[in-house]
This record gives sequence, C-alpha cells and structure tokens, in this order.
Amino acid sequence: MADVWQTAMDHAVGAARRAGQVVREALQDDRKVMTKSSSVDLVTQTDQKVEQLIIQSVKEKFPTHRFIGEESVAAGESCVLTDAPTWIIDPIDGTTNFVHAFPFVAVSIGFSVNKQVEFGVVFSCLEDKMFTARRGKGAFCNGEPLQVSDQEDIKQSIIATEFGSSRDPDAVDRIFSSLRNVLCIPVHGVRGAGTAAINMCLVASGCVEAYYEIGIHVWDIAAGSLIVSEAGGVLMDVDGGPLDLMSRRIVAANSRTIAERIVREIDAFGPPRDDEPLRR
Ligand SMILES: Nc1ncnc2c1ncn2[C@@H]1O[C@H](CO)[C@@H](O)[C@H]1OP(=O)(O)O
Ligand SMILES: [Mg+2]
Ligand SMILES: [Mg+2]
Repeated sequence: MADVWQTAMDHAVGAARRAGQVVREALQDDRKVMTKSSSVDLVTQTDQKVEQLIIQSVKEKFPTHRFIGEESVAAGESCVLTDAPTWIIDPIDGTTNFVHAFPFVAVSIGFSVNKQVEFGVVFSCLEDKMFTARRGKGAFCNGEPLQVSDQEDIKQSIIATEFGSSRDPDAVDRIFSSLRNVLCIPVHGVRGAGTAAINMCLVASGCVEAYYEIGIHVWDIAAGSLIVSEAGGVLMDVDGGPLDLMSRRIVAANSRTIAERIVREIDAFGPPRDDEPLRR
C-alpha cells in the first residue's frame, strides 16, 4: 500500500534543504540577535524568517494541517499536540551556535498524527547532512541507513548532553549534579553539539551511545527522537517512564541498558510542560 505521508515527508525534506540554504547564507551576514525568555535564550530574524518560509510552503500544499513552531509559540500561538496532522518545527536548532558561527546548526521538522511522530527530518545544514526517518522504515543520513552503536557497557561510552538555557544557580547545580554522576560512572566522555536535534542524530549514527537533557521543547526532539528509534535506539523519560514529547525531558540511547543506567544518575526535575498554558 502506498505510504499516505510520503508526499508530506518529501515536502519536509525539500523545505528543510531550502531552509538550510537560507541559514547558511545568513551566516555570511551580520546577525541581529534578540532575546526571548532570558538573556541567553536567543533568537534572530533568520529563525523567524525560516519558520515562516517552512510554514507557508506547507500551508500551500497541506492547508488542513496544524503547526507547532518554536517562534510561533514564542509569538503567542498555542502549543498543544492534538491528534490532527501536525508539523513540529524548530527553524534553527542551535541558535546560540548560529550566532557564534559554531558549526552545528540544524533545521528540525517532525510530523505527528494521533500524537505519534510519523516522520522526522533534521538537516544539519553546515555539515550538509540530511537525516530522515519514517516510522517503521528506518533512519538515514544522506540516504545511507543509520544504526546506533552496539556498545552496551556505559563505561566504554560517550554521552551527549547540554548545560541548558537556565542560568539560575540552583537549576545549574541540579544539572551539574546529574552530569557529575554520569561522568563519574565513569564514562569515556561527555559531549554536546549545542543542538538537541544533532545530539540525537549523533546517537542514531552510533557516534555517542546516549543523549539526555531536561529543559528541551517538543520542537527540539520531535524529529530527532524518531531518527533515534528508527536507527534501533530507545527513548524514555528521565524518570525511566515512557517518553512524553511535551514533558521537556528525554533520554535517547542506543539500548535500554544504557538508557536505564543514565536514568539512575539523573536528578529528574520537571520544568513546566510545553502544553501548560502559563509556562512563559
Ligand atoms: N543558551 C542556550 N544554550 C544552549 N541551548 C539553548 C540555549 N537557549 C536555548 N537552547 C535550546 O535548547 C536546546 C537544547 O540545549 C538547543 O537545541 C537549543 O535550541 P534552539 O537553538 O532552537 O533554541
Ligand atoms: Mg531548538
Ligand atoms: Mg530553535
């Protein structure tokens, strides 16, 4: 049977590639930086322009579909995941990297139906790597199949995470305490690309065994989470329960063994959910 969402997925790949081209060109210009929730929560005109570009192109082709876009939500749109076909868009994942020309920047487009991600597209636009996954059909980078690492010993592993965007000393202490516990397992190393989407593509590619973070949003993880699971990885909440896309918490790993080992070390606090109306 024909895949009902294949046309939408093809459209997402084209839109992500065009968006990535805009991002690459914008890197040549001066980048005017604005802030959102705090002095380290950055946004540029390129984030807003790229999100509009993607949404407009999708609306023309799929007029009944819904959207959750990072910059639209920042501008006051609602952030509720329904059963309707929904495009979940992070126009620039790694805006801080983009502002500093640190070379890991992605366009992330996830697509959910009945609250389940059907396909995910992450375009790492400076590396020119197009990561794609269709539910039940595997994950790919530039057309080549992806497979997570088969390393089951966490002591032989690299773990990816980020410090997050809060600079509240108590919140930073909690993140550092989890990081200290993970590092001292001990693991071979801890890394972070500065973008949740690329961190998850690194898990899918087998370069790191796991990625975990608290504080990310649905647009950071919708696409990447499917890329990890379709590459043979596992997803869970940082408390060991099932992944909830709106909970702002994720462990994405090559195996259940490694995911559960990380869960044991994490201080699983819960920031306000993405679908909580007064979270901003
Ligand atoms: N100051 C900051 N440092 C790191 N990540 C930040 C950040 N502000 C926001 N983020 C977001 O948090 C995610 C996980 O760290 C990143 O993918 C990034 O997505 P963004 O660039 O789309 O905002
Ligand atoms: Mg992001
Ligand atoms: Mg973003």
